[in-house]
Amino acid sequence: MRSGSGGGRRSVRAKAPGKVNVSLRVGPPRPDGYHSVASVYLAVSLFEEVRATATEAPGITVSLSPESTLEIDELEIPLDERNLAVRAAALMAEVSERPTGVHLEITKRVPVAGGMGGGSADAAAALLACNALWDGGLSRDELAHLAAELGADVPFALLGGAAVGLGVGDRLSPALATERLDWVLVLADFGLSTPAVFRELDRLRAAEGIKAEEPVDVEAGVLSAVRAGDAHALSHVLLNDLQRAAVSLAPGLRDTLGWGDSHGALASLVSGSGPTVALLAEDAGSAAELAEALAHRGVEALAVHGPVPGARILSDTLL
Ligand SMILES: C[C@@](CO)(OP(=O)(O)O)[C@H](O)COP(=O)(O)OP(=O)(O)OC[C@H]1O[C@@H](n2ccc(N)nc2=O)[C@H](O)[C@@H]1O
Ligand SMILES: Nc1ncnc2c1ncn2[C@@H]1O[C@H](COP(=O)(O)OP(=O)(O)O)[C@@H](O)[C@H]1O
Repeated sequence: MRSGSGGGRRSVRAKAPGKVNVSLRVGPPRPDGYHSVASVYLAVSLFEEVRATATEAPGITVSLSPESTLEIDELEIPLDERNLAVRAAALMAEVSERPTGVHLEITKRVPVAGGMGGGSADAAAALLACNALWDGGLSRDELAHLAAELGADVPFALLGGAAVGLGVGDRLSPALATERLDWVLVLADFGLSTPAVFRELDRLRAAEGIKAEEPVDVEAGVLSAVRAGDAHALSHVLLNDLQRAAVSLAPGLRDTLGWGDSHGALASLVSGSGPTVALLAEDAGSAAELAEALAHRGVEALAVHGPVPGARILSDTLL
């Protein structure tokens, strides 16, 4: 796959998708600070890209590409060892026992802190790109193990498609879904912190005296609707336990969820820990109309579809 004029620095580009949790059940807090979940993940057509270029100087550096479609306040994204792509490259360097010397350039398209796993997609793309750059030779299974060390959502960004996630969301079973579902994503101009949203759910449940049960499986009907690409059936079973916690922290989301109904969406739900809201559309045409109607109201909305594949190498060249 490698191409280009010889003698230069090797540069590998990879992409990975953002996701929507079409069903997300959350259990009680665990002693390790995490919550067990039962989720149906759907990878959607909004992709992050990571270009990993070998550098002479050792170490891992990172920057954001000007091609990013998001308006990003760089302060939102740590450009140091806390960056998820940098953590992925560091982990890959450690296990493949290769000297580092890599620059990562991230093209961001998935809303930051939006509940769509953008940072997780960066980590998955960086794992794949560095595995190629350093001839790590790790299999998809081995990469999935490393992915789980980086975050609960990273294994799914690697796998893509549609899948059931148990444990903290990292124990994945592919749903073998291929039929298309159309969505409109309503982007927020603020982010929500994932741990803060889980904490808010715990707080609301405690205040109401609700004792959450350990989720053992996903909701009935969700998988069959996703496999069939049946938007109508899916609209009746969409579920997200984190939604009310996200709405409690950001009450304006209630209006956003309402726009879906008033503009012809089949159903609306907060994606993961939010604040992105996913509106389910009947088909591609309805999604385009819905996105346009929202854009007329000055709302930032994107038509996307899923399932789409997980992390992939795009190019491997000598610069
Ligand atoms: C809520 C979900 C739904 O897919 O997605 P996002 O909304 O973040 O995209 C995920 O569970 C987020 O996964 P991810 O963002 O990778 O989480 P991590 O980095 O592993 O964890 C960040 C923090 O979130 C909380 N956390 C995360 C996952 C989980 N199953 N239980 C938790 O309680 C913990 O407080 C943890 O310290
Ligand atoms: N490569 C990255 N892209 C985005 N955020 C990152 C990245 N690395 C670390 N972060 C941090 O992780 C937080 C959550 O990131 P993100 O994956 O965008 O959202 P979510 O967890 O809601 O899906 C951000 O607020 C940011 O501080």
